[in-house]
Amino acid sequence: MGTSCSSGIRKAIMGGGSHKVCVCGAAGGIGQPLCLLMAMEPNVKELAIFDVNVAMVPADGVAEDLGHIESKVKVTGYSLGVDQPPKVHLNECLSGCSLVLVAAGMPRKPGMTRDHLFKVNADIAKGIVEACAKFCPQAVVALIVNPINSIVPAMAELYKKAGLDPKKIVGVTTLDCVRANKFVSDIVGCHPSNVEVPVIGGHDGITIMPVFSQEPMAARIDQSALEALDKKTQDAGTDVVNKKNGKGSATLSMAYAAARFGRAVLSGMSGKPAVECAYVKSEVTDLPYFASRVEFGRGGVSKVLHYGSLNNYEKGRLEEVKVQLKSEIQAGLKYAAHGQLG
Ligand SMILES: NC(=O)C1=CN([C@@H]2O[C@H](COP(=O)(O)OP(=O)(O)OC[C@H]3O[C@@H](n4cnc5c(N)ncnc54)[C@H](O)[C@@H]3O)[C@@H](O)[C@H]2O)C=CC1
Ligand SMILES: O=C([O-])CC(=O)C(=O)O
Repeated sequence: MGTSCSSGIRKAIMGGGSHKVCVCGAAGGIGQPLCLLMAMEPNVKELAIFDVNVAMVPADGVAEDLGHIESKVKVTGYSLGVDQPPKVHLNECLSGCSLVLVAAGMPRKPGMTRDHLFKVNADIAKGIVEACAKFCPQAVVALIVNPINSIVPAMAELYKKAGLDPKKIVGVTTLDCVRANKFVSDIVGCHPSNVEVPVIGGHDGITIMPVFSQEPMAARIDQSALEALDKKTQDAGTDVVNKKNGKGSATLSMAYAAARFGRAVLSGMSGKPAVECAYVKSEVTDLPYFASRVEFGRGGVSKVLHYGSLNNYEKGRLEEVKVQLKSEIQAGLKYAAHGQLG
């Protein structure tokens, strides 16, 4: 009997690493495909997945399902009590985690801005961040939950107040980069993996700022078409919300993006520094939080890189970004000023 031609590929992509990762909101639209992708990551050894026990699907069921794929990753599900006592404590779920991916929170419906989600999602994020502070303070806590522009400053400042490193709190903006790459590749006709557009600023409307001038493939596109692509990248999330017609926002592309982000963090932690754009505490501009290229190393964020040179159109856009981002950051700082981690 010969060896199946796919067995080598299967071994290469199905776990076997050394890191424990947690996905919060694991039963949700992003959570489920993200759990699948993380269960296939070479640097992952163990995947702890949790959701509240009123989720559409129990997290234990998602874990049981994932436990049948041909992966070395051990998957454990935790359904946490909202209306009943928790079956298992967050302690067991989070202890030993290198990376916590937070996809827990409400998605938008047509007509809503990301800001409309702030109060409800900040409270959800606070509960999770509080548990991370207690049980895995060394982990990178990657916040996917919207609105990132306000929730990341809120949670990072709460971490700082608790004596922890605010740079452990990272806003995931990778989907903006994924979209910009895809849109450029569609026009130019190359594979998207040959395009790497940095997207800086934040993750909402005009604060999403692709820097096309830094990507050689985009130089093949004329300036007016690039300005239209800038707008298309800003509006891409809303386009998905509208097309899903009240049934949620981007889930599959977001799971892909979060897995790409997670891979970079785990690569850095495994000794191979990797760069991704992310929204973090920053000194790159006069704003205290900003998305730019970030290097991930053994302890998480190792360098927050400057956004580099901009053309005249981009210089104008940056000024516009800063005005909106400033007020969204202030909303987050105000939330943190009135609270603390329990
Ligand atoms: N950063 C980005 O680029 C993007 C962010 N998002 C955001 O991601 C979030 C999740 O979106 P979806 O997965 O589509 O929503 P969803 O509603 O399908 O899933 C959210 C999950 O979170 C769970 N949850 C709620 N409270 C929880 C808690 N305290 N602990 C654990 N789990 C909890 C829910 O039970 C649900 O299963 C939304 O806030 C959305 O706006 C979505 C797309 C892109
Ligand atoms: O638009 C939304 O609400 C979800 C999101 O952040 C995105 O798809 O970029």
